[in-house]
Formats: sequence, structure tokens, C-alpha cells
Amino acid sequence: GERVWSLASFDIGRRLGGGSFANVFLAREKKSKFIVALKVLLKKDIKQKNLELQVIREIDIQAHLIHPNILRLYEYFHDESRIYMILEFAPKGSVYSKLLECPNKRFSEGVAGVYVAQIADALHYCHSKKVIHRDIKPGNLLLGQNEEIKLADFGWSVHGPSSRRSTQCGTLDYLSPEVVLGKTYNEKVDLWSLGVVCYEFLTGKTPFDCSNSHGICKKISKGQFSVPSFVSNEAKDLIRKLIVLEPDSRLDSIGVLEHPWILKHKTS
Ligand SMILES: CC[C@@H](NC(=O)c1cc2[nH]nc(NC(=O)c3ccc(N4CCN(C)CC4)cc3)c2s1)c1ccccc1
Repeated sequence: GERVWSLASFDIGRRLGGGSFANVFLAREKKSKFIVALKVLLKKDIKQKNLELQVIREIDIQAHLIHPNILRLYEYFHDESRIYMILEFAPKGSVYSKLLECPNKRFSEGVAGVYVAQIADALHYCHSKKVIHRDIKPGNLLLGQNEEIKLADFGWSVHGPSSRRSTQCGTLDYLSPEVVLGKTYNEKVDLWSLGVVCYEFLTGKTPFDCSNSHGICKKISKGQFSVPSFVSNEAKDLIRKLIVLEPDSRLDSIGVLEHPWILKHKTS
């Protein structure tokens, strides 16, 4: 039968990440010694921002997604003041941190190609279930035991940096023009963001980099960017087929998985 979960079921370890809304801790389930990540949300914060329904919807969405490149949400429970989400532990941290540690803050085309293929796999699965992630960015891409991508944090963004490190909270860099312009949008927003992430993996910069958010919004709505010459023509071709203003003209996840640059780097 279904177990009843409580905080007492876990030994709590170090804090893995945090924002003003939520904190994530390393945790070990006492009976099985199974290591998880415990995401803790304060009910009063959620109530203040009328996010109860969103939290329930996001939990419901993520609990039903089972894919090797999507971080599992195993269970959730709550007590009088907090909601707890029992998440899969990704032992190699985030792609955001890994990117910062690389020389020139960028990956080789081989590494980038494998990551983009795995993100496209995860998006194909999500989109087949009509789930839009809406927040694809390196900070929401974690790494499993074998350095495989684990797409995390469905529609639930971290608000306000609590750690001094410049996390990517509230960044506009990955937003699609339709979202920036407040238009209706579909799952193609994730393919735009994948294009921005692919560009960043290969160059160490974002395509619409600008000192202020107004400037970024303007550049995004124009969709104008240039790709440095050290990026291969095949990779450039994929980026130019994802960072496209018209959502319906963007490649879909299958189109990404069948692109020559991806086929070249897919480990299989
Ligand atoms: C995706 C953001 C979201 N995070 C999760 O849900 C998260 C869920 C989840 N599962 N496992 C994680 N792993 C880590 O956070 C982690 C970080 C650094 C690690 N190190 C490994 C070795 N290395 C040498 C140094 C670093 C290892 C694991 C995270 S984060 C979030 C949401 C709200 C508040 C904070 C964070």
C-alpha cells in the first residue's frame, strides 16, 4: 500500500539550492537509505502569491512524467506550514555550473550535441503529453550519474537569488518573442529556448545579450543575432532553425533529433 510520508522519514543533508520561494536539500530516506532531493515550499509564501493551484498543477504534471532525461518527482507531502516534493537526486549538479567551469565558458561541439539531443528527447516526450516546460535554461538542466541531462523545475521558477552566485533567476535571455510580447504561445516556446541554450553551449554567451532587460526584449522581438565563425556550419544551421520568430517555422523536437549536427553527436 501507499506509504505515508513525513519529514521524519528523512535525514536532511546540505542545502543544494534555494530561492525566496523554495529550498532544495539533500536527503536520505531512513528505512531504505535512498538518497533524494527534498524541495521545500513555504505555504504562506505560496498563499501570498496565489500560487496554490499552480503548485498543485506543476506537481501533478511532473509526477506523471517518467523519462531518463526528466528529473523524477517521486512523491509529495505537506505539514501545517510547508509543502515537500521528493525529487530525484542529480549527483553531478547543474549544466549552468558546469558551463561556468569550462574554459571560455563553453562546451565542445561533441558535448553540446549530446546535451541538446537529450534535451530534445525530453521535450519530445513532454510535448507528446502536451506539457510545455516554459523555462528551459542551463540552471534548470541537471546532470545525472552518467552526466546525462535531467530536465528539472517544471514551470516553477526560483524567485530571487538567495545565494550570492548570479543564478539565472528572472533572466529574460531564453524567453521567446511570443512570450515577451504577451501573445498566446504553444510548445514551440521550448524549441526557441533550446536554440538559445544551444547557442550558449557553443559560444559561452547568449544571442541577445544586453545590459538591460528592455534591450534584451527588443533584440528578442526582432530575432536578430549573429553566430561566431568558430561555430560549425551544421551547428549554426540548427541554431538558425530554432531561433526563428515565427513559432510554426521553428523545428519541432523530432526535427532537432533528425538534424545532421545532432545525428553526428548522438551517442547510440
Ligand atoms: C532547477 C532549480 C531547482 N532545483 C531543483 O529542483 C533540484 C533538484 C535536484 N536533484 N538533485 C539536485 N542536485 C544538485 O543540486 C547538486 C548540486 C551540486 C552538486 N555538486 C556535485 C559535485 N560538484 C563537484 C559540485 C556540485 C551535486 C548536486 C537538484 S537541484 C530549484 C528550485 C527551487 C529552489 C532551488 C532550486
